Amino acid sequence: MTQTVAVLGTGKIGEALLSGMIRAGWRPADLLVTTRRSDRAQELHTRYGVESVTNAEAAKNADILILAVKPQDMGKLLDELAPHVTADRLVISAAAGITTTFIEERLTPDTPVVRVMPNTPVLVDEGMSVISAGSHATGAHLATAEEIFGGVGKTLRVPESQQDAATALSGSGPAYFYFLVEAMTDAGILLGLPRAQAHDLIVQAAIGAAVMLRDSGEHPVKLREAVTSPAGTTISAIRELENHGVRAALIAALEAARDRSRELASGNG
Ligand SMILES: NC(=O)C1=CN([C@@H]2O[C@H](COP(=O)(O)OP(=O)(O)OC[C@H]3O[C@@H](n4cnc5c(N)ncnc54)[C@H](OP(=O)(O)O)[C@@H]3O)[C@@H](O)[C@H]2O)C=CC1
Ligand SMILES: O=C(O)[C@@H]1CCC=N1
Repeated sequence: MTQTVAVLGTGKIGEALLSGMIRAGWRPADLLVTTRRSDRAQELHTRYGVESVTNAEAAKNADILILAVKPQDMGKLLDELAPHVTADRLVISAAAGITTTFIEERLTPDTPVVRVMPNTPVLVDEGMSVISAGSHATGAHLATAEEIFGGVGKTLRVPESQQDAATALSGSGPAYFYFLVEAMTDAGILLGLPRAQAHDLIVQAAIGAAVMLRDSGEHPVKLREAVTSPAGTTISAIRELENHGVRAALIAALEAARDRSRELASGNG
């Protein structure tokens, strides 16, 4: 039997997931969305042909509820949902930091909850979604989450204790690469290249490097060594990266993201 899926809080990640589900073959008639603003509901209807409902209606009518509001809005959303969510629903949360316990405590006892940390490349079917079971979620519930998120990229099961780390690496991960591209494009400007050309050169270097990392099976150190000629250009750049502590900065940055995810666990931000 076809299941109905509702995306509650259809902002950036909710819409990315919605669009991916439609590309993966879900029928708009089997999807519901909730929004806070009517103009947003209209926009989503025009783009995807999906019906917008209230959070309470979504809880009553959908088999699977995907919660995609900000962590700070999660407590309020769960208060709205609680009277209507029965334990035969599957609740999937995509919110950073929010634990399955936080959600379970606010819903009908025994409601299955799965925590998922996707990332925005779900928009191009290259997402990574890290999945953990709450205390009432079975293998079948995890498989359902994998079916939904696997349609728009890869999935990985981890114990929930690793979700804050996974959020730092994978959920936030694309942003670090965009930041690097932005900074390296600025370097191209400094070196006298037109911005558009600098952008294209760096983006293609990023794509080439990413495909080699994924497909060659080689360790990144090996791949970097192959670029680094004796007394050449690359080693001059690497020395500067090491002198400026870029490796340590990245480690500290991801640790800060992990810590922020832990802070968000209270739902108060
Ligand atoms: N962006 C990302 O890369 C990722 C985000 N996430 C998680 O996804 C969640 C959403 O993040 P993101 O998409 O970036 O944020 P957005 O602000 O773009 O999306 C949240 C949406 O929820 C809506 N909303 C808030 N409260 C309610 C409510 N009670 N009922 C219905 N809709 C509501 C907001 O409406 P309004 O527009 O009116 O504010 C907004 O459109 C967060 O918990 C984040 O941790 C997870 C992985 C990656
Ligand atoms: O920045 C954030 O909090 C969200 C969660 C992971 C990516 N974006």
